[in-house]
Amino acid sequence: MFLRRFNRIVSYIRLRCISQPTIKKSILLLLCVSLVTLWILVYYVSNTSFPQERNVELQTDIQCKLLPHASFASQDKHKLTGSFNVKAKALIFIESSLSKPGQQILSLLVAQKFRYHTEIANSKNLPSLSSSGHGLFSIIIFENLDVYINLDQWNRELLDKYCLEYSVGVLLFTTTKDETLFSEQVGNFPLFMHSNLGLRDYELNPNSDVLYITRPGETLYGYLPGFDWTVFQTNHSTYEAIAYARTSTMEYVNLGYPQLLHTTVLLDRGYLDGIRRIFFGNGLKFWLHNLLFLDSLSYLSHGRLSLGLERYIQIDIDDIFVGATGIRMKVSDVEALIQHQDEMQAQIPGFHFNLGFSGKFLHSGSDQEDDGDDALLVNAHRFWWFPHMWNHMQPHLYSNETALRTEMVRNRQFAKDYSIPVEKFYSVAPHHSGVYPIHTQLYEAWRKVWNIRVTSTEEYPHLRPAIKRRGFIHRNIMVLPRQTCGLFTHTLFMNKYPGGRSKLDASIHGGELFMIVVNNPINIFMTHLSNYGNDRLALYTFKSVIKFVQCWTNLQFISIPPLELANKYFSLYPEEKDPIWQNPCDDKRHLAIWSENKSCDRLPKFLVIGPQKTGTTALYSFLSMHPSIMSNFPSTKTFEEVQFFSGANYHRGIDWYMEFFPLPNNSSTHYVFEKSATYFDNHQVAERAYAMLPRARIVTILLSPSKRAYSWYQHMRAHADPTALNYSFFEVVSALEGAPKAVRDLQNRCLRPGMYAEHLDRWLSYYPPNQLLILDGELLKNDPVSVMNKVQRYLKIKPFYNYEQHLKFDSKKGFYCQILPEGKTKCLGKSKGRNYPIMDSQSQKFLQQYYKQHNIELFKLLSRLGQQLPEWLQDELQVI
Ligand SMILES: Nc1ncnc2c1ncn2[C@@H]1O[C@H](COP(=O)(O)OS(=O)(=O)O)[C@@H](OP(=O)(O)O)[C@H]1O
Repeated sequence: MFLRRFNRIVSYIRLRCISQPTIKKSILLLLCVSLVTLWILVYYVSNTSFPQERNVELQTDIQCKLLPHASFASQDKHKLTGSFNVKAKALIFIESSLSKPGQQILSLLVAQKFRYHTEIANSKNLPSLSSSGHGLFSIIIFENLDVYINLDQWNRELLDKYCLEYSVGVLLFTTTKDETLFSEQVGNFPLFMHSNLGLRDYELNPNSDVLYITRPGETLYGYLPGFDWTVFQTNHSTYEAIAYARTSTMEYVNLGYPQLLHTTVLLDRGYLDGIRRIFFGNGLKFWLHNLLFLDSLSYLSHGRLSLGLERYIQIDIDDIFVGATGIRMKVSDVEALIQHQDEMQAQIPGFHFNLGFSGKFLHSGSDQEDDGDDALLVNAHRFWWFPHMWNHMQPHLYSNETALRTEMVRNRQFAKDYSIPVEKFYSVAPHHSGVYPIHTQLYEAWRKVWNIRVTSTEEYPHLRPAIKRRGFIHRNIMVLPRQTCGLFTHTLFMNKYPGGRSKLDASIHGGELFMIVVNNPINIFMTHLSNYGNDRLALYTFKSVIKFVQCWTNLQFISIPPLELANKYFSLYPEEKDPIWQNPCDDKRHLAIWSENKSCDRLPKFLVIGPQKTGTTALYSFLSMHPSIMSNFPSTKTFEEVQFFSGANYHRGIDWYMEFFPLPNNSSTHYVFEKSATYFDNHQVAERAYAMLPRARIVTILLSPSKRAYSWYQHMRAHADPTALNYSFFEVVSALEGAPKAVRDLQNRCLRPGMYAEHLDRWLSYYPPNQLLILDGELLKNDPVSVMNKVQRYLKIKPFYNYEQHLKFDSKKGFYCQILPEGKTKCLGKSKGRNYPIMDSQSQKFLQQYYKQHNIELFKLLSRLGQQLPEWLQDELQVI
């Protein structure tokens, strides 16, 4: 295109210039040539992708007075004297599952990892508020103040009683219905509100005890978002303003109110009825309200819903030495980095930039950039370092551990050659590959070559939403969630920043990046080498966000080495240690960073979950006879059962689990299944199974719970369990709390699985009812053909297998068995269908009583699901 334009210009010059008298012609020609040269120069400069001139003026414009800390609230004022037994959990009344303000409240709770329960505001009854002397909620939140005010008397009294008894506060948001100005009294409170105002110049009350994270002292000048603000007016001493602003609404300005401060967030100290409340005259769309909301949570819950003020920060600079010529760091960039680090160290004890290197790319830039590489190496001792891969390749692309180790050893040798200090036990995999979904080889190689104990990723459980990221521990490596600061490998210049400087600044000034720091006690930020060359956007970003945090919050930044940081993380969130494996094929990004030789077809399509002693082995063997159905390969330890989701095996990971299933072949008709009878009543299995196999069908078998309990007892006797041998069945099932532990354990294994409704409810809280098949264990014994037909129809398995021709009652065994080609039968082993005396009548009566309520619940559940009631259940209900 450039050439075409150039030719056009030359012909233009020829046409215009050559036909004039000679002198004139020469002058004109000279002029034309100069013009063309200039034009070419301008064209060339503006159209090449050469790096731009650095914007040296990248200074943060955040200013504040930074008043001394002593005058600010301490969390002691949020703590309570006296002991109240209340859970750290919020109860929220939302307008609907789609309401935007409600979603904003919930996402802030999710981001803070606070537990909560939502109720739709128009539900007639309150949920249970307490249980056996325990308060179930430490704060009550209403998305809409009107709902609280208009609660019927009965519910309001119940709620007030709860709040008084457990010293629980109420947080209320106003909502506006139309756009006209209106004023009204708030319920029967000596309080008035004026709604639909525009406001400006926001201030905080420096004397408010509610402020904790939020730092008062500054006025936020300018107009506040929206014209739907509500302000509060009162003369009563129970009320105290937490925040106020001036109005910009003309009607009020004309009334002479512009100089008055109107209360936007108000505390009711409870002097009237003993209940503390905080009223918000707007939702959470204004950034400062996010902080005030968090402080209100902490204040009203007496510090139970509070993350504290410490914020740990680690800034990783990935891709050291990696990067195209023209976008790498030069010597001056390295100097700026060091200077910046020095400044940050003065504010953040222990702070070091954490540099991740791939040695292969040393000196692969321009001469100036190669000097920059050298400057980094000369100053290596000033930074923390961590290894990337030697050649920056994604670990999952290495199919074997040896190849990975070879790469890592090269990088380790590089570190040695250049005296790079690498003893922080931390590493990051390029492009997050291999960390999650797990590439076992990476974990092994990391451990062997580098003794890595900590890594971080943005991918677990998914990239988005970022507020849901969590950590886990696998193979003794602690995986921490990573945050991004909004800079990527391609964000090099401020004037090319997507959305412009205002976008980046908005993220810093109370927006996304600021809230990341507020929401996460531990922040690991990902940046890249290229963010420190060019316009040094990373230096600008961190300097600005740190300053902004200091101006508006009492948060304190701290830096500790990665291993200590990881230990800190899991001491804060011990419940995250256990990973939750998900199907990598359910997330495009996960699939892209999962090893090529893995396949989601190597996972079961249905699970037989038990419970134990209901005929699960018979079902397993009948299913395995079907030409289109295939079970897992046997385990050397637990035989036909893999028992992956229910025990320690889960920590071996998805690769380990997949090894139990055949590689997919051409016959896609194969229905691969897994049977582990321990799954049914284990409280973790439904969640884990659903996370990995959300589309799987779940098959369960139910049998009279009393018979099941007795069968288990006989099973334990047959296995010479001393407790089962020394105690009668009745002694075991009727054992009281003080009985020996072994008896109580056996009692538990006999009785708990039979609480069918409770366990099924848990499964149904994950899987939809149409994915659950409930089979009758008595029918499986007496008429297995009908049961197997039901299973085939339910799973839509083809070809339809005629079990009539393949199963036969074996009178010697007393059960149905498989017919072999030569006509003989193959029955299950001795341990299935044992001979033992019938249950004594005392135990029978005891268990009838014991399971009475559980069976009623099962009846209700099956009726709700539209399922046929098994005969044994009808019998047991009749006895009741
Ligand atoms: N066809 C056939 N053959 C043998 N046994 C059969 C069959 N169908 C159902 N049953 C009943 O299955 C009971 C054992 O249940 P499980 O296989 O689930 O037991 S286990 O949890 O795997 O140990 C077993 O319990 P016990 O009678 O107590 O041994 C049997 O009653």
